[in-house]
Amino acid sequence: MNTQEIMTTLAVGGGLAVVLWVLAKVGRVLASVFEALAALAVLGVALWGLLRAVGWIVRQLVGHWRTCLALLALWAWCTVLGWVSLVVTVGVLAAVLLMWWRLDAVGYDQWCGRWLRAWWLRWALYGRKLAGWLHACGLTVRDDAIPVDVTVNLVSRRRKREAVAKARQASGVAVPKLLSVRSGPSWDEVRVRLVPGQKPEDFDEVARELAVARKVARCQVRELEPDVVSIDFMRRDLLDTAVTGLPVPEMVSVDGSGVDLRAVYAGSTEYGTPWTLPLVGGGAHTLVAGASGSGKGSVLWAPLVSAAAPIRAGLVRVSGIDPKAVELAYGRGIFARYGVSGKEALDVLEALMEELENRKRVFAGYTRQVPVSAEYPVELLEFDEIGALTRYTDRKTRDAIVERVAILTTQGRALGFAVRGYVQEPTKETVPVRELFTRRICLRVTAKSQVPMVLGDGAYERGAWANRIPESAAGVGYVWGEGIREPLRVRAGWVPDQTVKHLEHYVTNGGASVIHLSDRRGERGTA
Ligand SMILES: Nc1ncnc2c1ncn2[C@@H]1O[C@H](COP(=O)(O)OP(=O)(O)OP(=O)(O)O)[C@@H](O)[C@H]1O
Repeated sequence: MNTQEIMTTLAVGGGLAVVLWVLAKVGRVLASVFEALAALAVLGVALWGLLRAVGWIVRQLVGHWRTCLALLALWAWCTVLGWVSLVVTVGVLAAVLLMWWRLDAVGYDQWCGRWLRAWWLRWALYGRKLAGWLHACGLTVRDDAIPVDVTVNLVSRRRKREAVAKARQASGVAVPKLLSVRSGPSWDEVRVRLVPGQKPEDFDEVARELAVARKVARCQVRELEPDVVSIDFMRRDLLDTAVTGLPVPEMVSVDGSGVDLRAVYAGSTEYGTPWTLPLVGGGAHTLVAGASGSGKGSVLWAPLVSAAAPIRAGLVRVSGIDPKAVELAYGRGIFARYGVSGKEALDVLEALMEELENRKRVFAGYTRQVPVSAEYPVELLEFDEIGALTRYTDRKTRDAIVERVAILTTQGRALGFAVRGYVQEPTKETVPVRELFTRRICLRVTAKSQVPMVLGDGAYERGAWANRIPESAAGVGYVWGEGIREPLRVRAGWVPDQTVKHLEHYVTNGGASVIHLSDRRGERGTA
C-alpha cells in the first residue's frame, strides 16, 4: 500500500467517524424531542380528560342540583350520625306518610304526595324517557344542513349516502328541553321548551302518539308561552265511574237565591272539579250532540235539578219541545210550555217569540241586560232531538222552526232567553242553525268527522277524541270554546228517573205552573 492509498483510507475512515458522530448527536436530540412530545401528549390527554370530568360534574351540579344536594346531605348524615340513624329516620317518615295517605288521601296528595310524585316521575320516568318519546314522535330537529354530494356512479353513490348518514348521526339532534314536571291527582303536566324550527302545533298533531308512548289513554298539549308547551298526560281517569248529580233541594228553600244561574252545576270535569253551565247570559245557548245512548238526557236534566229552586220560585221558566215524547214527558210538570209535534213545537216557539217582542218593547232604551225577576224570568227552552223537526219534517214547518230558533238564539241573550238543543247527527243539514249556539258539547259520536262539526276545526287534533268515548261512558263528552282554551272532558251528573219525578213534584208544588198552549191557540183563533 502506497502513501496515497493510506491517506485515502484514513480520510474515508475519518469521514465515516464524523458522520457517525453527527448521527449519534442527531439521534440523541431527536430522542429527547420525541420524549418531550410524548410527555406533552400524555399531559394534554390527561388535562383534556380532567377538563371533561370537571365539565360533567358542573353539568350534573347545575342540571340535577336537587339530586346532588340530596346525595350530599345523605353523605353528610352518614358521616356525622351514621347510617343506622338514617335508615330509622327514613323508615319512620315513610310510615307517617303511609298513615297520612290512608287517613286523608286528599290532604296528603295536596300537601305532600304531588310533590313527591312529581319529583319521582321526573327522575325515574320523564327525565329518562321523554327525549326518546319526542324523538320517536318526530319532535326533534336534526341538523340536515350537511351538503349532499351526488355522484351518478352507483358504487360511489352508495358510499356517499353512507357518509352522509354517518355525518348526520354525528351532527347534533336538538331535543326540546324538559323544564318541569307537575303531578296532580289524575294528570301529569310536563313542560318543555321548544327548539328553533318547532311550533306548538307540531305537538298537537302527535298527541295520540305521545299518549301511546306514555301508555295512557289521553294526552293534551297546552301552549304556555310562544316556545313553551305543557304536555299533559292523564294518569287516572276520574270520569270512569258515574258522577252523581245534585239532589233536589229540600222544600223549604223556595226563594231561588243561592243558585248562580251563570254557572249551574252540570257534572264533573276530568280534573275532578265541578263542571258548570250557564243558563243565562253569554254562552247559555247550548247544542249537545251525541249518538243514541250517549247520555244527552243527563246533560239536559243535571242543570235543571241544580236550578230546581229558581225554577220553583219562578225565576226560571222552562219550555220543552220533545219530538220523541219520552225524555221530557217524564217530567212534564216542570215545563211551562210543552210541545211534541211540529205544530206544537211552533206554538211553543211562537209563545217565546211573543215574550221576546214584549220584552223588547218594555226594556228598549232602559237596560242592556234584562234583570232576572219573577215577572221576567229566564226563558229556558229545552229542545230535544232538534234534528227531528229541523230536518225530518215538512218543509214549511221546518223553515218556520229554524227561523224562530235562529231569532231566539241571536236576539234572546240580553232579553233573558236561552235555547238548549240536543241532536244525534250534528250535520249542517240536520241543524242548519248549529253555528248560532254559543256553547257546544260533543258526547260520544260515531265518526271522527263529527267532532269538528260540533266543536269546530282543530278540536280533534287538540284532544277532543269524542269518537273514541266507549259506549259504557254515557254522559262523557268534550267542551271547547267560550273561555276554554283546550278541549275539556266532562261527565254530566247522572240523574235517575226518581230524581226527575222528585224535581217535578218539587217545582210544581212551589208554584211553577203549566201554560196551556191549546188555550192560547183557541184565543188566537177567536181573536
Ligand atoms: N251521566 C251519566 N252517567 C252514567 N250513565 C248515564 C249517564 N247519562 C246516561 N247514562 C246511561 O246511559 C243511558 C242512555 O242515556 P240517555 O237516554 O240520556 O242517552 P241519549 O243520548 O239521550 O240517547 P237517545 O238519543 O237514544 O235518547 C241511560 O239509560 C243511562 O243508563
